[in-house]
Amino acid sequence: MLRVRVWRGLGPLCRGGQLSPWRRTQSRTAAGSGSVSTDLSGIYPPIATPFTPEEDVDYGKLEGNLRKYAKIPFRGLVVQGSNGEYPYLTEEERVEVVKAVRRSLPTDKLLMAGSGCESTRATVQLTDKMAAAGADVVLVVTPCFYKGKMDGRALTRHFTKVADSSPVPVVLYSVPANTGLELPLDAVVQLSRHPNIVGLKDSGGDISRIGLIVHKTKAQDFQVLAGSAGFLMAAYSVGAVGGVCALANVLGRELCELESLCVSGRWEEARGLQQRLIEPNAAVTRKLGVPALKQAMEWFGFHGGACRSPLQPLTEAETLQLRSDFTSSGWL
Ligand SMILES: O=C(O)C(=O)C[C@H](O)C(=O)O
Repeated sequence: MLRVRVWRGLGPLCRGGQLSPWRRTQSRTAAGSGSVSTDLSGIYPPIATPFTPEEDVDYGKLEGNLRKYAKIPFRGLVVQGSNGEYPYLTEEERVEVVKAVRRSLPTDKLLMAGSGCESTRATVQLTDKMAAAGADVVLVVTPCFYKGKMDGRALTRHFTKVADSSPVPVVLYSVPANTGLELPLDAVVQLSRHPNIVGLKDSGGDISRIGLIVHKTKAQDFQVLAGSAGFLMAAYSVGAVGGVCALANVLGRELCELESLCVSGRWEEARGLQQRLIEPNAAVTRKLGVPALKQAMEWFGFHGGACRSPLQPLTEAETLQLRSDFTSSGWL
């Protein structure tokens, strides 16, 4: 049965009066179980934010990275994901960076902008601004400062309110390593029924949870993205449609190759490539974090540079560790 849901929220227009993409694009989910209004399938780098030595956003360097990413077959870009250092940017900077990316990004590439804030009210407001700045979709992280109170009820209300008013489709973002909480499975399933919530980026890496979410939401217009490269192949095997992976800032082509191997069912080749990506991925994410991602970007010809304080550059020992995690899998 072809299911086409049309959201009756704030109206069909976005990005300078064009039809919003969730009404324009119709395609099948990876699991083949139904149609989707916004096709999220593919690989996205959550782009890093380059800074000048004075810690201002370096738009020239950002532009340089975008020119290089344009040559890689990404589905789109995530702007203001965890690796964009969004908690350290002002609201004005967050919107300006999205505008800058939109100016360079071809319209067939999806711009997913992080609009999550701590309060529902601020998230609703920033979501509107992100849509006006050219975001096709917003990525909304779980609020976490009062994490003891962020149960399924609070989070379901938060995301519902944001999705009710958002002019563009919403993707849920669960990243327990950074927030200290996971969006509960029951809440994800309930939220998947909202007509303006089109997917989840799950960075937790629990494959049985990802598989269960795909299974329990398959009747909905809802897609799951792996939130890190270390479990990309496993996530594809249980029905995820793509990945938002920090490592794509460095090894973007290779991650797109892994995507293509998984989608075409070449699992043996996929396994070999996936295995070589696990160690460098761990190094630029949970082991050494954003400073390591930015250092690795420099080695691979992109602009990484320093993080905004209080994030510190890697120590010498950490830099050696990072290098070894790339060389041992043959990437350097
Ligand atoms: O920066 C983000 O946003 C990510 O999703 C990165 C993710 O946490 C990863 O581990 O790749």
